[in-house]
Amino acid sequence: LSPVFVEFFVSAPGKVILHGEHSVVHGKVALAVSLNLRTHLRLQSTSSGDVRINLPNIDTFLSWEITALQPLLAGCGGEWRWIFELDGDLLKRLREFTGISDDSTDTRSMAVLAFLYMYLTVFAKSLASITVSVWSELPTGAGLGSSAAYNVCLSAALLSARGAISSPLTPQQESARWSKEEMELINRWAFMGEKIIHGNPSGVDNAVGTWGGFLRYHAGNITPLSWVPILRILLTNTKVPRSTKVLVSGVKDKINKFPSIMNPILESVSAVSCTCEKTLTEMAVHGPSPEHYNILEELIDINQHHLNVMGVGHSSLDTLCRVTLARGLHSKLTGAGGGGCGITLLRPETDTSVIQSTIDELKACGFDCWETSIGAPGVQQHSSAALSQDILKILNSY
Ligand SMILES: Nc1ncnc2c1ncn2[C@@H]1O[C@H](COP(=O)(O)OP(=O)(O)OP(=O)(O)O)[C@@H](O)[C@H]1O
Ligand SMILES: C[C@@](O)(CCO)CC(=O)[O-]
Ligand SMILES: [Mg+2]
Repeated sequence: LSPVFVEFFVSAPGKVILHGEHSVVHGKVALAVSLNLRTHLRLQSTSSGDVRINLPNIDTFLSWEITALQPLLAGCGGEWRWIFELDGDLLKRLREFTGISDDSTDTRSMAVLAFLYMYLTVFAKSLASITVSVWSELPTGAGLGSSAAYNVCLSAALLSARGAISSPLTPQQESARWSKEEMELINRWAFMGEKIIHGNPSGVDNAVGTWGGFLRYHAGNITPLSWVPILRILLTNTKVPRSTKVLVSGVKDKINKFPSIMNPILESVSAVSCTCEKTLTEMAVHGPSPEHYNILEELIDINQHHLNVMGVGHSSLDTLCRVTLARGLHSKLTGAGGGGCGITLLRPETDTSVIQSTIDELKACGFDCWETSIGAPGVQQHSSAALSQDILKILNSY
């Protein structure tokens, strides 16, 4: 355990995908941006001989004796090392130990499996007695990257507690970030958690959770987009539950079944992402014009149709598109779809009364709806003084 470590707070943002969800899993371009909603984690060293996890969002409070976990590492070799491929044997032993089946997509099971896997691989031969509490402002399983924010927080906190990366916060600071190399490590470790929860993630969500800001993601390459205009976005949570793992695997089945039909769709979505990026750059350089917004709106419509072709639409998302279009606003699903969240682009000239009546009508449909702010910083370490009293109260109550 890192000698300086007793208590540790970290947070990571959720994300919205502007364009490229699903296609990005198949090597196409995606554009994504961090949200001002964050997941917070508190890690404490204890002397109980247990590892404990408190996940109040999903009503999960569990602990294991370290001596009971130790034998799971028996087949993992002697020395501690960086492992960036999922260790299938360890995962199998963990599934047997926890009684979680291969095909489980259950919220609690996935969170527990990702936590235990990361804990065991990060601490390896010197398992530490710790308590981890996680609280998120993000809705769980709604397309806003809650799994990635969870995995990024776990990765950063566990790696720091293990002493594998620094604790960047100095006594004078309220929040601090890690070095580029350390962030790359946090991102890679979080990606393994995503593999456990998602099955076949592209890595875009954990990249945004780690780096924050506006990113272009293409086949593992992350490019921060510094030239983007300020965009106003309305977020709608249809509250229809869905699993990213199931949706991603459904799209893969469709591609395998109809490759000549589906591959051009993926290619077209990639072109939508590239055209959107080009338009955003022009808007930042020359100033936004109504024509730019017309293009952005058309791209949203085209992509939403493509996502429906992929089979990840939902009647609740159709309702979102219809209600907003009646007021001249354009929407698409964001994240894995199948319910969950959608985004609506607001134009600079969109009247406040129009926005309010749209929000009211969407709420009357049973949805949550709010104007969001995007581009928040990526993963950070915090002092307790940096956290709001509400969040501290939740994290400190376990
Ligand atoms: N605050 C949290 N506490 C515990 N587990 C969480 C939390 N947030 C997310 N998870 C885990 O992540 C899973 C949700 O991941 P999933 O990928 O299905 O949705 P998402 O990440 O919200 O959406 P998307 O991947 O489409 O952006 C949950 O089932 C749970 O296992
Ligand atoms: C659906 C998907 O493209 C985005 C989920 O937020 C899956 C992924 O990229 O891992
Ligand atoms: Mg996810």
